[in-house]
Amino acid sequence: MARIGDLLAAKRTLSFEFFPPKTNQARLTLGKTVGDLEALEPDFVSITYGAGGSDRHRTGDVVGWMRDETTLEPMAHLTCQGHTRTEVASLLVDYRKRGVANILALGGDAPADGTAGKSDYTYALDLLHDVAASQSFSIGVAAHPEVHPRSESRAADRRHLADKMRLADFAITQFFFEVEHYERLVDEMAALGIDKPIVPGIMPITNKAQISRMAEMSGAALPTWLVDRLGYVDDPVHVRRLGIELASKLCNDLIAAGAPGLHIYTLNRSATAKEIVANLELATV
Ligand SMILES: NC(=O)C1=CN([C@@H]2O[C@H](COP(=O)(O)OP(=O)(O)OC[C@H]3O[C@@H](n4cnc5c(N)ncnc54)[C@H](O)[C@@H]3O)[C@@H](O)[C@H]2O)C=CC1
Ligand SMILES: Nc1nc(=O)c2c([nH]1)NC[C@@H]1CN(c3ccc(C(=O)N[C@@H](CCC(=O)O)C(=O)O)cc3)CN21
Repeated sequence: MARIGDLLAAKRTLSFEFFPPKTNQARLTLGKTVGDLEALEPDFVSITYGAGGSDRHRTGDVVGWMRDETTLEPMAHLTCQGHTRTEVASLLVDYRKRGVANILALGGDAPADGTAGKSDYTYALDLLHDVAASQSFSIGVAAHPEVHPRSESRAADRRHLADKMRLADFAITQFFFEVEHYERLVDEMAALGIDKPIVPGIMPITNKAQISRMAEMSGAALPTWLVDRLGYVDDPVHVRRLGIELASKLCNDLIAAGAPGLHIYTLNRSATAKEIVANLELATV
């Protein structure tokens, strides 16, 4: 059982993110993906919770399965939207019993069907207080290089992140496409006295429609040069090849910029993540 805060203190980490599968077919795909990616010996993996506003209750099952049946160190995402403090307390007890050492404490997307449910929490910080009080987990929070879409200003976004990072051990970022966004975020947090690890999250482009949808949801801009380059490719094979080239370059730029780790969003597929890792110019250890 490893705490991610300790791992980050010891080395540059490599990690992958998955979402809980909804169907039997998707479960088989995730099983194969996890088997493939285990061979790369990532330092940890994370499992989303209610991503995009759906399927909130499968995270624990996937995390428990990983704990019991694989060599991977799982981190469970937990969002505060629609949760009571009692529910969170019992979830945390379950995670502790199952040997889960890491939690990503998030605000969360509104449920897709509009049914929010009773919520004792408004912001990730409120949830973070309860997770920290349990004294059982290494805790991560979300950071938004291009500012969270709900933030009233850039300065307020950074202040809220600083408040979270004073309690948490590390942050993982929303995806972005230019290293300068990451460097600026790290500088702005340093100016607020925060020097805990901020691990960049990398979303490889594999599908044009999907990346536009996700960028809109997350506040990440698709830069003009990227839109232009995507404009020249239509064949899905070529889109994927370009996506791997760009994500590999971004990862190498991030390593050069001193990133404490790389967290790759896999969307439950292994081939793209494997190719990117093979393209890294520096060992991640
Ligand atoms: N479901 C999942 O597994 C994952 C979800 N995400 C998404 O990323 C985002 C994560 O949000 P977080 O940064 O954790 O949420 P947060 O609650 O920290 O912040 C959400 C927004 O509220 C603002 N805010 C925070 N505290 C405030 C306060 N006291 N007063 C006024 N405004 C305040 C922030 O600046 C930000 O704009 C969500 O959209 C989430 O769904 C990201 C990674 C994984
Ligand atoms: N606002 C926001 N919410 C998130 O949940 C989130 C972010 N941003 N940014 C970083 C990652 C990306 N995440 C994602 C992104 C997409 C899917 C997704 O599309 N899931 C679908 C299946 C898609 C597919 O099969 O291609 C699902 O069924 O859950 C899941 C998690 C989770 N994270």
